Amino acid sequence: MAISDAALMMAWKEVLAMCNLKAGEQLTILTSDDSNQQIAGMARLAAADMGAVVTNLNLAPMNGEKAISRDKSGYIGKTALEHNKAALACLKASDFVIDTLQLLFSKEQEEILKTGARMLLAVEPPEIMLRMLPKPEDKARVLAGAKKLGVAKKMTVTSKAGTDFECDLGQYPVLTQYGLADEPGRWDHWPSCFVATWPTEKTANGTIVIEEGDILLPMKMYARSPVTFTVENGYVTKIDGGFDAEFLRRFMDSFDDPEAYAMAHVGWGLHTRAHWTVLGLTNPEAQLGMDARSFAGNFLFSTGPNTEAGGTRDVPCHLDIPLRNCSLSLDGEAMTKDGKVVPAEQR
Ligand SMILES: O=c1ccc(O)c[nH]1
Repeated sequence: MAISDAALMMAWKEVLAMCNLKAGEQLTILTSDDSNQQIAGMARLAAADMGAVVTNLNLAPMNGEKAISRDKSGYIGKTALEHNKAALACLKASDFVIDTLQLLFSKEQEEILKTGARMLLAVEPPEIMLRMLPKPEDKARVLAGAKKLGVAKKMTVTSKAGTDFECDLGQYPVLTQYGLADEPGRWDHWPSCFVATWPTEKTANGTIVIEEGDILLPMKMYARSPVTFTVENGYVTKIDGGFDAEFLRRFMDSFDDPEAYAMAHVGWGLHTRAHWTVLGLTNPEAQLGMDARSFAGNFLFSTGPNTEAGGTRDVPCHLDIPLRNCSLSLDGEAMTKDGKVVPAEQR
């Protein structure tokens, strides 16, 4: 269902206030030709109404001829900023960047954040953004999970379907996503609510079984048959199964880059207003799939880049695969059990 301009403008004011936007701050709205103009337009009105000094920066789309998926996550990390010093300078001079283009996993994003700029990605449809408007309790849930993840030495994930995966932790920082860029240098994505980190290099090992109904991103498909990932020393070495397995293999192979098979962020979903079913109820091409990445209790694993964690792996192939019915533990303490979040008081 559509969202009115007024509702979206008010939501932007609420979110920017939670991001501590102050009058006089320099706020840049980054767009490309395929940005959602309602999101960008209502952000501009909201920020201006809050007294921010607003700049609209529009960059030409790119990678259209390189990507085989139209999804923004289908080919990541290479942006028009690579050769655009003026635009990069504008973003680095900003206190706050609203990104409707998707700089995620680009080295330029890390450069901009290092200046202390806050950056909020906003590429989901407005109705999904409003249903998952960030709330303080989302942030509290994510930070509680991050506190555990930040000191854990080992993550283990199992499932009745046969997942038996583990990795050491500690080399990379914790990724917290609760939909607000509320601290200097912080990036976030409205909407999202999950916690993750990257396995210490070469320590991810085991088997990950994708069951029928688990979600394959950026394909935006529900798996229709089991797929088994074999992970050895931090890399996916085998992908076995039927059609879905072949589809994943062929997509990854099309990038012709062995780094595409590296394990990337691993963690679990914490959003109580995200739904596993949304991908089947809405136009897959019109969303990034943040319900899938964020629904409470998922085990979200990914492959490919680690630039967001300060690494140098910038391969444009990035899978995000949220699984249901998994049990994720940190140093033996259960965070999820059979796809349900274990409440802190029951740990
Ligand atoms: O918000 C996002 C989206 C994709 C991803 O891989 C991480 N966070």
